[in-house]
Amino acid sequence: MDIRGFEVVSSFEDAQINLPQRTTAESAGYDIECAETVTINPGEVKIVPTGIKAFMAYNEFLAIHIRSSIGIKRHIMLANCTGIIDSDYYNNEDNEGHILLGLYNLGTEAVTLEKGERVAQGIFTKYLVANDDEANGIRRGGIGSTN
Ligand SMILES: O=c1ccn([C@H]2C[C@H](O)[C@@H](COP(=O)(O)OP(=O)(O)OP(=O)(O)O)O2)c(=O)[nH]1
Repeated sequence: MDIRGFEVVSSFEDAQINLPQRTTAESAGYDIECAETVTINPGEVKIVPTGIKAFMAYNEFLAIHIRSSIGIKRHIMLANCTGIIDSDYYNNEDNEGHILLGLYNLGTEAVTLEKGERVAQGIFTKYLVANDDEANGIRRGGIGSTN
């Protein structure tokens, strides 16, 4: 059975978060909003909350990319280029699986992204593992939690 979807994290339950949506029948990406208004200065990276978490099958991940319009017109990119949301990040004990965006302003002017503005997109993706793979660690958080 395919299992995948989005939920609001408990700390943003009262924040009127819209769950990610695809806009056309064949859009690959689920558009993801900023959960707070942020201003990012030129050359600055800000960690921006989305208020959401994603669940999926064990052999899948959610690939996060910037929306083209935000990158090309607003000069905002992901500091990590592509965000990888692992399936075991969901409901982790540290932050419940809250998806965070590391947004980098590569332009020359400050950019304000409003709460509810669709800035990124998530694409559910399957991955393969090597024959001799025996990884059995348990994820407790994100963004550097394993080192
Ligand atoms: O843009 C991102 C990238 C990652 N994550 C979360 C989900 C992911 O499952 C977790 C770990 O990400 P990754 O493995 O890419 O980062 P890492 O620096 O290797 O951290 P870790 O040691 O926690 O694996 O952090 C986000 O919320 N946003």
